[in-house]
Amino acid sequence: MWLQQVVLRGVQVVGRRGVCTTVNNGKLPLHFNYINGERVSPLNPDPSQVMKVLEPATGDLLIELQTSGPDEVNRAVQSAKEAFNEWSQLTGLQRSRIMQRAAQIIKDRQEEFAYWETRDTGKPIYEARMDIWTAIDAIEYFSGLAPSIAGQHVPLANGSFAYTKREPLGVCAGIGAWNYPIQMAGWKSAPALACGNTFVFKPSQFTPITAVMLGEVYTEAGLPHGCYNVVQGAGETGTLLCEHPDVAKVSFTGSVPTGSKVMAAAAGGIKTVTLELGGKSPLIVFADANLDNAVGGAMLGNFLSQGEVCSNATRVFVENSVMDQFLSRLVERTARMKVGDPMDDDTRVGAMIHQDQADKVMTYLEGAKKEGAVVACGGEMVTPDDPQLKGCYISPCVLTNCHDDMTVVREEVFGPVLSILGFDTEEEVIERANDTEFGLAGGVFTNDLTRAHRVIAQMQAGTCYINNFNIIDVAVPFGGFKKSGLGRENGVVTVEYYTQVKTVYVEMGDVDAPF
Ligand SMILES: NC(=O)c1ccc[n+]([C@@H]2O[C@H](COP(=O)([O-])OP(=O)(O)OC[C@H]3O[C@@H](n4cnc5c(N)ncnc54)[C@H](O)[C@@H]3O)[C@@H](O)[C@H]2O)c1
Ligand SMILES: O=CCc1c[nH]cn1
Repeated sequence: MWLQQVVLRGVQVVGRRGVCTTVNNGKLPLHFNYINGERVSPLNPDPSQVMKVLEPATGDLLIELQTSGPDEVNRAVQSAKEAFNEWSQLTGLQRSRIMQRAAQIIKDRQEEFAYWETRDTGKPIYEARMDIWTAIDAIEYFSGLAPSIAGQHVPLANGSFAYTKREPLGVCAGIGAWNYPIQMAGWKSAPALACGNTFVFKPSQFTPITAVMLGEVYTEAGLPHGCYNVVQGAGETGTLLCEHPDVAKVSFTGSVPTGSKVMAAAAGGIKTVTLELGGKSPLIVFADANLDNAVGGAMLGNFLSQGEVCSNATRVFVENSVMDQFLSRLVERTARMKVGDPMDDDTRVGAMIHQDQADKVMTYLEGAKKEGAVVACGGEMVTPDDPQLKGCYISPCVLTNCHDDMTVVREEVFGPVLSILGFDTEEEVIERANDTEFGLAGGVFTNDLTRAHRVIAQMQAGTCYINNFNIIDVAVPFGGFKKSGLGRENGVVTVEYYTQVKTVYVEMGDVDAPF
């Protein structure tokens, strides 16, 4: 596998972590901002502002790039502002055609995208391939909506009427987390562009690569220069974007504390925000459920992307009467998951994003054990045989003997840790499931459909599942209740978050003024 040759766009890429030879003579290109239709580096490079991006799988340096300061953020926003006039004047169909071409180009380059997404995130390549498709889906889906974005006609007295228009907001900013980089670039840029906005994206400082590749794709597809821009950097760059007076809206994905800061920064300019934040989601397994499906759902709800998934069902409530059966099947299947090289097709748990995140997860596990939790499987640092794989690998963990007050049960761990909690009654479990400040997702497994709908109706979560978990579809809104966020991504409703309504009254008679 190490020396396997992978063919990307007809060009050979040698070695599992061999560099992509499609660009820059076998190395990643030097420039990682994308402004006005081209890769650029910040105009005034500052040696003290260099970010080192490490490859999760190996822990080795992947790239170094410059943080974007005020001048660079302003350059990107001005580029988007200048492009807005042309882009917003196109018909929806014209915008749609360009976006469809972009989706096709990504399909043609999907293996290359997946390769870099895996190197950037450490997630298994089979998942990275699915993630690329979620971005393609978003671009195709919103391109399909673009020609239909329209207002209403409202008849008034005496033949007069009013109509509404859905107008773009202007320059929209996107800020992403590191767990789904290309998905976030797609989920945010596609609705923004379809609605006639222009866009500036700041990916996470840990995963800068594929958002810039998306910029090249859009340009190749015919997107006018300046409509899609990327600035690299960490929190300061994000703050500059949120506070920039020419940014009309911020769509943010990340943690609750940062989301709160983003909202505060945007409040200064009375900007709308979409916030996709963290979670501590419950999954309730009733005794009458198909237990094999429930086990599969619990695993989907915990172990994708090394457990680094916002919507994860990290609190799995199991009816006590089936606890033993459920647990034995869960542990048996979890222990079989292959941990290791993310580039191997059969790997199911790749590398944690970085050492700090791995340390955080292990600290949660130590704390859980001290509080009385029992490790049914996993929860260990794994050292792959390949000496080059010096990143952090954690075996997927099932914790039993948990109770609702444990730190590991209350806080977002963001790692492969599933906590099992027993319950006896429906009423009890609903109350416990809702006893959290988060409200991103929730699920129930039962063969009693009346009960399923009754439970879901009481669940305080924005994205709910009956007899499955963590499936996503671009046509279906995704987002949270409570501290898990504001607004939605995906689905027709997203158009509302990237447009503003203009109302126009039309008088067909004389003006009836009382003075
Ligand atoms: N609801 C969702 O759709 C969703 C999806 C993925 C991840 N998440 C959440 O993201 C978190 C993990 O991601 P993370 O560690 O990258 O989150 P984070 O909050 O640390 O960072 C997210 C992004 O915000 C930027 N940032 C940091 N400080 C900022 C500031 N003051 N102003 C503007 N931007 C700032 C970061 O550079 C990064 O790009 C988890 O809590 C997870 O649940 C939510
Ligand atoms: O991490 C959050 C978004 C998500 C959930 N499933 C796939 N992507």
